[in-house]
Amino acid sequence: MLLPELTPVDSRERGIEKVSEKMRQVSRFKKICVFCGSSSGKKTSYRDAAIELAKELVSRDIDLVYGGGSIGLMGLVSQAVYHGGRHVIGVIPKTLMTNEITGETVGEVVPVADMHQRKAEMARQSDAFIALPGGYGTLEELLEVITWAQLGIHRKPVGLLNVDGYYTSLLTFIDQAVEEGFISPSARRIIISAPSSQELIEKLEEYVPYYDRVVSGLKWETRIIYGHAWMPATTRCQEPSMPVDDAAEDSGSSVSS
Ligand SMILES: C/C(=C\CNc1ncnc2c1ncn2[C@@H]1O[C@H](COP(=O)(O)O)[C@@H](O)[C@H]1O)CO
Repeated sequence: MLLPELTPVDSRERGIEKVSEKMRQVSRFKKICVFCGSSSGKKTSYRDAAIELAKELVSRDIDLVYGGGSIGLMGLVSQAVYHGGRHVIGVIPKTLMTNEITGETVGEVVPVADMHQRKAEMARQSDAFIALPGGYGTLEELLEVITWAQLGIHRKPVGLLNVDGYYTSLLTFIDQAVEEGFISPSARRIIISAPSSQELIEKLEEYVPYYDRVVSGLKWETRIIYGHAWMPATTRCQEPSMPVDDAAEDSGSSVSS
């Protein structure tokens, strides 16, 4: 479903006008990456949660990194952050950069070559990750950053916004995987979840990075091999490889990596 872009008037009606100084809160995060559905889901609570998360980011002066486009929850959260006055960075594979597929993108667009580079670039740009409800794409992005945290590739917090219990069955499954010995209890702690965006971001602010003595220190190589030559992973960056761990410095973040 294509969603119309929100005008500033729409934004005011939805209560996402610029946040007054009084409401502002200081955050340790400068940019948060939001993974979410390219659809809006059936319940209005999913759309409400996307707007609520956007308001929470704006009130804490946090910029948004996301998958680009204006469809589904992706469109809602990006337009609400943008019209709330914060910077929005949409990372889009060139093949998806048409209005027919992703709709109009607000803010800055970072084109990348493919889906793999998109994930690496979104991770590199961000200080933390939050997943709203979504489908395969959202789950894949979420599980990838969890796996990278487990491997010590990054130490950024990963949050699951469990709107209306949408992710309860996934969390139950993960707990079962712990019981069955496939996920360690300490790696289980990588996933932070909460039913509201305010509670979730408060938990993310307090997150102590997962640390596994065995694998910690592994670096994420963002370059990929084309033929015999090493090429930078993103089409935007010309500099040599940039591990995800270095993203905190790159984004000016205070998050240790
Ligand atoms: C194929 C469809 C829509 C394509 N449009 C998309 N444009 C941009 N990004 C997309 C698109 N579809 C998926 N994504 C990425 O995956 C995540 C959402 O996927 P989900 O399966 O809807 O959860 C999102 O974060 C994007 O990075 C028609 O569906």
